[in-house]
Amino acid sequence: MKNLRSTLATVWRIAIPYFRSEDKWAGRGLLAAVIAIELAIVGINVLINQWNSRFYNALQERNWDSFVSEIIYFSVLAAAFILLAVYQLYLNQWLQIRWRRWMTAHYLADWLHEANHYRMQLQGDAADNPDQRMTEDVKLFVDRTLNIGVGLLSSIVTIASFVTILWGLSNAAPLHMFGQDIAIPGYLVWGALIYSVLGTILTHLIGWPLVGIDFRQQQYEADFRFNLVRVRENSEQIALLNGEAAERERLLVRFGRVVENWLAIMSRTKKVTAFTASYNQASVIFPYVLVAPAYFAQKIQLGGMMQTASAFSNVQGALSFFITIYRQLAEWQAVVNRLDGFEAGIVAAGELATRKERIHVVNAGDGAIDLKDLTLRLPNGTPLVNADGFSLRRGERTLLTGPSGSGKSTLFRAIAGIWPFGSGSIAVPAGATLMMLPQRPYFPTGTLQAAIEYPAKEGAFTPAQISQTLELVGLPKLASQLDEHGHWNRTLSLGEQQRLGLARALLHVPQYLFLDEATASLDEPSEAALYRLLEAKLPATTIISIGHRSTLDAFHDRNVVLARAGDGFALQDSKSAAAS
Ligand SMILES: Nc1ncnc2c1ncn2[C@@H]1O[C@H](COP(=O)(O)OP(=O)(O)OP(=O)(O)O)[C@@H](O)[C@H]1O
Repeated sequence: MKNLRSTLATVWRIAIPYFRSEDKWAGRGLLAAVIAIELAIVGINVLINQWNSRFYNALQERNWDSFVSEIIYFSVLAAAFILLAVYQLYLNQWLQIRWRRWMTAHYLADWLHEANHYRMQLQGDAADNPDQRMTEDVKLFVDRTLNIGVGLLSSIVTIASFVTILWGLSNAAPLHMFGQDIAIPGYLVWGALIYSVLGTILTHLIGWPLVGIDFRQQQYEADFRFNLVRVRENSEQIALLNGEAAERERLLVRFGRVVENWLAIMSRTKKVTAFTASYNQASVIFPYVLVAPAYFAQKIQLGGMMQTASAFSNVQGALSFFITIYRQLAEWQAVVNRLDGFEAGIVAAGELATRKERIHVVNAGDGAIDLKDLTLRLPNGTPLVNADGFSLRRGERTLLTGPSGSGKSTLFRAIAGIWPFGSGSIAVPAGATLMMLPQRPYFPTGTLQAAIEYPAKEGAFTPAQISQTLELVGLPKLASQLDEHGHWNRTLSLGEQQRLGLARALLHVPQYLFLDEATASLDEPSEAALYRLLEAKLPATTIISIGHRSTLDAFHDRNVVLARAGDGFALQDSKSAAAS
């Protein structure tokens, strides 16, 4: 119960922002229309219930005129019902897509806000698979919340309306047994209630293992899919290592779990279906059995009996609401928990960037990047790098070296403002443009032109500028493919990708260029040629490189090193490192 209450509180928290957003009037209007139509449908069901009585009495009395007018009356009700049912679904779907569009845009904005997506990864598994959260989960949340919410409301209104009718009918057709009336007020209502509650309890007892099994099925399916994607992503490595047999075996083991769990679902579903089918069939005759004594004792007419049966099935149907949505509820709860985790992950990522104990990147200074009292830590708090009173001076070309894992790339991340773990400050001149080029640059899929121009918008540079730059970096052949769409990270060699990365830097002309082994896949003469190109074309750019080759020395004015000091590494000029 507590669980249900906290789930409902979470649902409210996730759902309500849409109905307070800029799209609130459309959202509220559509929701009101969907609810109003649902209530109108309950109203029509009440009218049809009353019609039952008149229609079957007309049949019993062989009253032709009454029969014809009731047929016309029913046709009008049926037409209204059809119209309402069509528009209820239509408006419901319309609300779903608007709500989903808003939630997706909202999540995308938060997730992509100032490296939140990166910090969420740093925090581990708390909010894994953001792609699933923003696709499947948002879709299911909107769909299930609406359908369960509206269904619940409709059930309550149905129960309230038909219980009143059934109560009246119980008095009109008192229970008649052994030749006398037995005065149990509202016995039909109690009958429906006991019947439904019994059904719900039995369904729960038979069906509850399905909740866990269904949940496991989703996990096994996701695990299988994830491993297929891993194979796709690493297909070259697998092919080179002849790893196909091993992969097939691993994948079949995973799919085996899907099948095994599915068999458990089948066996359990069989039992649930056997019960619910029997229960539903019994529901057809049960109300007749209840009122038959009154009917055969001629206390009521056929119309009264039919109306009672219809009212009974309406009440029982509404009470059995939980039987029909049984499996949806468990899935809904899992979706709600996942979205809740995702939202919490975004909030935690934002807090990492704003908490007091963090690396402060400030706008200050007149040209140099100054590191003050800086300690970089790993996410678990272990100290990694210390740097105090260290300046990366404007116009100076600095080569940063150090052992593997000493924190060179992490220092770059901290200067870029995306590494929150640690303390101290990094002063970056206000308005300075920084560009980081890693060993494996990222190119979005799309045209080659857009891939080079990234993160600027497509068209920010003219094709002539780009072609010229491609020629300079040694990729003249690509100039004819600027309009071609492709997955450039997959089709170009690593060396070509690194040349393309430098082309990006040449086009953007950043004030500070950080090269993190950005030319490591090129042969030494090519690397030298590209560094000379940077010197010639970006004379005003401050370059800081991470690299292991000694040949890089020639292109830098200063060598700094991350040398072991105590638990971590300290940033120092290379000479003092040598001396220590
Ligand atoms: N997200 C992370 N979570 C935990 N530890 C991390 C994370 N990112 C980096 N580290 C750890 O921080 C240390 C420094 O990593 P970094 O990539 O900065 O090293 P590096 O000096 O650039 O190494 P290399 O020369 O091998 O590229 C490594 O021990 C690494 O395992």
